[in-house]
Amino acid sequence: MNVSSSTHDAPVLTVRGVRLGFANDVVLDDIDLEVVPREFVAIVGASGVGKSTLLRAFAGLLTPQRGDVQLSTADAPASRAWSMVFQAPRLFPWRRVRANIELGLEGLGLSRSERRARALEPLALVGLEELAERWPRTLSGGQQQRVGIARALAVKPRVLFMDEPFSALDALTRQRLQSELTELRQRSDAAIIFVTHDIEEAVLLADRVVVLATPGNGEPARVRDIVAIDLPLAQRREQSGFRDHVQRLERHIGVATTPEEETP
Ligand SMILES: Nc1ncnc2c1ncn2[C@@H]1O[C@H](COP(=O)(O)OP(=O)(O)OP(=O)(O)O)[C@@H](O)[C@H]1O
Repeated sequence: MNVSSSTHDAPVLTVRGVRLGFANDVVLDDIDLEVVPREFVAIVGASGVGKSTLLRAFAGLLTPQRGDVQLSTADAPASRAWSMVFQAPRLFPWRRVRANIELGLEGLGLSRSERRARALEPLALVGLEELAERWPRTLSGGQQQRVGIARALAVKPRVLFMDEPFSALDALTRQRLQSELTELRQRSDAAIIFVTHDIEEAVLLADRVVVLATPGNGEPARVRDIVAIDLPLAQRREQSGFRDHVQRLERHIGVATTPEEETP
């Protein structure tokens, strides 16, 4: 199983032998992972398997019961080590779009005018520069989620965590944001760690897909497989290997399999 990426960049995230849970309940165990700069890693698994819990531990919001998580520190002035995009954009309704993004830039030692200028860069990146002075309630769901992504990118994170960011959107908007994210990642230095329950979405976007699954008998979930998606990003869905990857991942998700059933 390919725990680390094939490139030789120093990892931005290193996870070793991690166990996570709540009180006496162990949710995830034996988690090992390395993520390098600009890599896109998707995490998939059945509902309740522990995807969001793992993301919180990566970000340092949850302390492992065992093992070690190392996340790189910020490497540029006025930036943060990580930021997060959630399923709901969580915008403040009483602040205009640009002011919502400026809020995320507070505490970074920037002047008010620097914050205003910095807020416009990621808005342009998500194609919403013209909506900077609008109120959040006047935006569509997809536009609001783009603002959420812009806010997360404004702090120039080394790692961008995305927790099911498109799952509340309609199918068409979702597809549009998926292709925008593919373009956007090529213009950002951030590594992206993306939680989704949608296997096709994972195969469409990621360099590697991490499958979390429980071996059964109420045991904690573990990394069942890490699949490198060796397909070019452009028109990925139309490429011949796309369905093979989806099917392999579908086999590994949810239902417990015996070792003989596992795909080599
Ligand atoms: N704060 C908490 N206290 C106790 N148990 C928790 C807490 N947060 C999560 N859990 C439990 O940990 C397990 C994993 O939850 P988590 O939200 O990480 O799963 P998930 O894979 O992200 O699920 P989904 O796909 O449905 O969002 C669940 O059994 C959940 O009930």
